[in-house]
Amino acid sequence: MLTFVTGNKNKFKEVSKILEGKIEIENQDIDAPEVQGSIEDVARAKCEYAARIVNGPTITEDTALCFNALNGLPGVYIKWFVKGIGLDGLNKLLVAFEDKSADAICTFAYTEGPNKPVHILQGVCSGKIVNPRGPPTFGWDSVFEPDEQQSDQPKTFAEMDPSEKNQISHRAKALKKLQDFLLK
Ligand SMILES: O=P(O)(O)OP(=O)(O)OP(=O)(O)OC[C@H]1O[C@@H](n2cnc3c(O)ncnc32)[C@H](O)[C@@H]1O
Ligand SMILES: [Mg+2]
Repeated sequence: MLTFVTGNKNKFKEVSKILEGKIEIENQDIDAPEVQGSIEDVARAKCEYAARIVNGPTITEDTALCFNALNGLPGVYIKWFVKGIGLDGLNKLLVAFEDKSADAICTFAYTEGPNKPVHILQGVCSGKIVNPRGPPTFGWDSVFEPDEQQSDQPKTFAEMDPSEKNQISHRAKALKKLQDFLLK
């Protein structure tokens, strides 16, 4: 069994839905410490920590939201920005800039167990930061409008059906790579 260590129920729900049982996973809610550093540094340290507790095959996931006008910030620190200044605050951060574009980056880290190599698989969804639209169910979904759209009327992630988001999201793209890696 593969253990997905995350404290975020929305993440686990999306991952389970996208995998459609092709890879069986169980959730363990461990609040793994997140170090400072590059996306890869954060992902690797979190997975190594989680694997020591799970003591078996483990995946962890990190989501970064990188504003191009701010050279990639808030990046992996997006959780603390949302906590501190809210979704409205994310918009205000960009007021001084014409460029509202952002990349949502999902990084999975996989290891067979403690002291085994950690593999990093990443997916990116480009879009822009907009005023909140749609239900505030999951993180910053209501302020992120992906570039890839299924109709002329652009939607934020929050306005999309789960299946629509799961076709184009950063998480779906990263999971595709993780699946290819694990199934080969
Ligand atoms: O236990 P972990 O897996 O770390 O769960 P977390 O909620 O702490 O997640 P992160 O450390 O990766 O921080 C990412 C932040 O971005 C939010 N987030 C992650 N994926 C998202 C998505 O697809 N849409 C909107 N918000 C998302 C999430 O709620 C966090 O506030
Ligand atoms: Mg976290």
